[in-house]
This record gives sequence, C-alpha cells and structure tokens, in this order.
Amino acid sequence: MTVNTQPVTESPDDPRAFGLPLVDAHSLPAELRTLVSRVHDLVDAVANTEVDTDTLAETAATVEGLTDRLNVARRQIGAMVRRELGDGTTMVGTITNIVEGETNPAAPQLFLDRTDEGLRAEVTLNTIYQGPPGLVHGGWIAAMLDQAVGSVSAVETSPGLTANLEIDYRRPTPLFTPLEITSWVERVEGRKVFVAGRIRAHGQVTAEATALMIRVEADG
Ligand SMILES: CCCCCCCC/C=C\CCCCCCCC(=O)SCCNC(=O)CCNC(=O)[C@H](O)C(C)(C)COP(=O)(O)OP(=O)(O)OC[C@H]1O[C@@H](n2cnc3c(N)ncnc32)[C@H](O)[C@@H]1OP(=O)(O)O
Repeated sequence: MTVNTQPVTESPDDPRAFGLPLVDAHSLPAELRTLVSRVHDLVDAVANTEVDTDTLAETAATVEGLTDRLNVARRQIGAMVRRELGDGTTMVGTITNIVEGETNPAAPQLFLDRTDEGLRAEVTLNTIYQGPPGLVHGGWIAAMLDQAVGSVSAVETSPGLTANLEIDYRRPTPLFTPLEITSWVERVEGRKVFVAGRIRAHGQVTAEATALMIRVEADG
C-alpha cells in the first residue's frame, strides 16, 4: 500500500517545490499509527528488559523477520507530512523527524500547537531519553528545543535551518514528569529569524534556548 500521494493544496512553502513528497497527517492509516506506538513501547521494553537469554534470542529472530517484512516498501528520504494545528493553520515537517515524526517509533511524538505567544507542547519522557540517572539527556533537551524554535519560525515566518542554537540548562529535567515546551519568535531581519524557547517541569524552568533560524527558499 502506498500513502505518499495524497493531494493537498499548493502554498508558497510547499515542500513539493523542493521536490519532496508530501502527505497529509490525517491520511496516514490507523494501522501505521498503531504499529508506531507498539514499536515505541517495544523500544522501551528492549531498553529495560532483563529476561533470559533464550527469550532474548527468540525475540531478536522475530524482530528481524518483522523488519524484513516492512523493508519491502520504504518511503523516499525527506518525505514530508502536513499536520493541522488547533487554530486550523498547518505545519509541515519530515515524516520521520526524530522529535515529532508521525512514523518514527523513536520520537516521543511531541505535538507542538499554536498559542497566542507561539507554540506549546506537553510531553512526558521515559528511560529511552535518559542521560544522567532519572534525567533527560542534555542533547535530547537541545533537540526538543531546536524543534520547538524551528517550528515556530516556520509557522510564523517560513521554513528554515538552524544556524545557531544556545542552550542554558538551569535545572535537571526529570523523566516521567510532564514537561511543558514553549517557543516564540523574538524578531525577524530578512532571512534571519531570532527565536527562543523554554522547558518547564512542575512550573519551573529547566532549560532555555535562543536560536537563529535562516529561512530557505525553494530556488535558493
Ligand atoms: C533543504 C531545506 C528543505 C526545507 C523544506 C521545508 C520544510 C521544513 C519545514 C519545517 C522545519 C521546521 C523544524 C525544523 C527543526 C529542526 C531544525 C534543524 O535541525 S536544522 C539542521 C541543523 N542546521 C543545519 O544543518 C544548518 C547548516 N548551515 C547552513 O546550511 C548554512 O549555514 C545556513 C543555511 C544556516 C546559512 O547559510 P546561507 O549561505 O544561506 O546564508 P549566510 O549568508 O551564511 O547567512 C545568512 C545570515 O545569517 C548570518 N549567520 C549565519 N550563520 C550564523 C551563525 N551561526 N551565527 C550568527 N549569524 C549567522 C550571516 O552572517 C548572514 O547574516 P547577514 O545577512 O549578512 O546579516
């Protein structure tokens, strides 16, 4: 089954202008979403299991067989997805994006939605994202903030790449705790978009980011 060809309306930021396939999030099969979720749980189980070696060997063989079944039909690298936000506007991103990609079982499925200030998401992370004991990995904190500031720049101006990202780690960011991630645009100077973001746990700031996004153009 192919799901890469859902027709959607052209816009100035349409990824098809970059030669990339685009699919609407709501057209993804429920079976695919369920598979992604089950494999997400599998990654957590594998990371933490202490079962006996026979069970490990048997499971590895089963998983290898499943991987072979799925690999017979693969998406194009750079395939994009368009998702609708709460206010009816849309946002595009790569479908396997490590932070929020719909088809990526390794992603925590961070869903950034629009607020009056910019974007906001809530996420609770398990040991897949662990750095220090019981805490979120610092690189992962940077990845989530990069996504949040990149996305707010894309939805409020136009898509771009991160030229500079600065993180201040204020307090340890805990696992198994609801995290609030917010981002906003501070100012725009031509192709340069100055953005900022923050992570809070229990209402307290654990990390802050400032970044410079450079807007890209299809013919540039
Ligand atoms: C192919 C794109 C397809 C897009 C399709 C659309 C869908 C996307 C939709 C939505 C996504 C939103 C979500 C994303 C979230 C995650 C974001 C990431 O992880 S991005 C990956 C990591 N970042 C990189 O890999 C960049 C690597 N760097 C570069 O490619 C270049 O350096 C680039 C594009 C950033 C700038 O290169 P230049 O040649 O276009 O432009 P120059 O002239 O160098 O810079 C422009 C201005 O910015 C300043 N500038 C550049 N880098 C700076 C820096 N590090 N610090 C301060 N200023 C800097 C320069 O001084 C210049 O300023 P003056 O116009 O002269 O005033």
